[in-house]
Amino acid sequence: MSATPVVRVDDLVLSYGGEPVCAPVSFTIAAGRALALVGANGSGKSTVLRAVLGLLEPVSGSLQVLGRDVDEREELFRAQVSSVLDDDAYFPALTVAEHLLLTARGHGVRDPDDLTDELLEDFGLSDHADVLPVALSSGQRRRLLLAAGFARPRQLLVLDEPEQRLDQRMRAALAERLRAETDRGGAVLLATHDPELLESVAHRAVLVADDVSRRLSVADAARAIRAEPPR
Ligand SMILES: Nc1ncnc2c1ncn2[C@@H]1O[C@H](COP(=O)(O)OP(=O)(O)OP(=O)(O)O)[C@@H](O)[C@H]1O
Repeated sequence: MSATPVVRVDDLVLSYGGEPVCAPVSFTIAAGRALALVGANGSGKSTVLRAVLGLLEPVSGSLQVLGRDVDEREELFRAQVSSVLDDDAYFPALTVAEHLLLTARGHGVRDPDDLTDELLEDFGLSDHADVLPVALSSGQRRRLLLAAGFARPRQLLVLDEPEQRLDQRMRAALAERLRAETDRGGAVLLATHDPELLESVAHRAVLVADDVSRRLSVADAARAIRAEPPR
């Protein structure tokens, strides 16, 4: 296993043009490990994920993915990093199965048809394989986007609140998939408000906050989530 962390973030400061979004953030993620970002609504978790994905230029601090500066346009970066953000990004004129096939083929997966069948099954979408996204429920659309995140090669998987809109059964299936991901040596960075997902998947956590962003054990991070005011 390589000694270079999959993600290294040191004193990262991020802003949308004004004040910093949160206190400086530092963490590393090794291969085979999952790190969760926790914190209240608006604390800056998605912003940190956007920076790791090269979608937001840091104000200061350093950020490397697989030992290199982040450039999301690079083919190598796109071959190593898969992400599912908090948006509803899909092609309205492609069916569920076509989305997965397009993603797998576009990224050079060797058996795109087999992988598509497996993902349709695992994400409970087999009965909707030939359906357009507009005819899916919001939870089913979320499953499709998550399935697409698993349809491409990756060493790092970045997920923004993947639990959103999923029922309990699908959350449990997702947790199992993420554990398999780290078991096979993949790294996972996720933002979450789900203490059970956190406890079953993450090895470490970082609390993102405006005063001090700090590393937490998974148990303390789960406690911090459970202490959040109800949404
Ligand atoms: N595109 C943007 N332009 C300006 N400000 C933004 C933008 N996106 C987010 N923000 C602000 O940055 C702060 C952090 O937002 P972010 O989405 O990172 O929070 P979060 O921790 O992911 O929240 P949540 O738990 O609600 O998803 C918020 O105050 C938000 O209003």
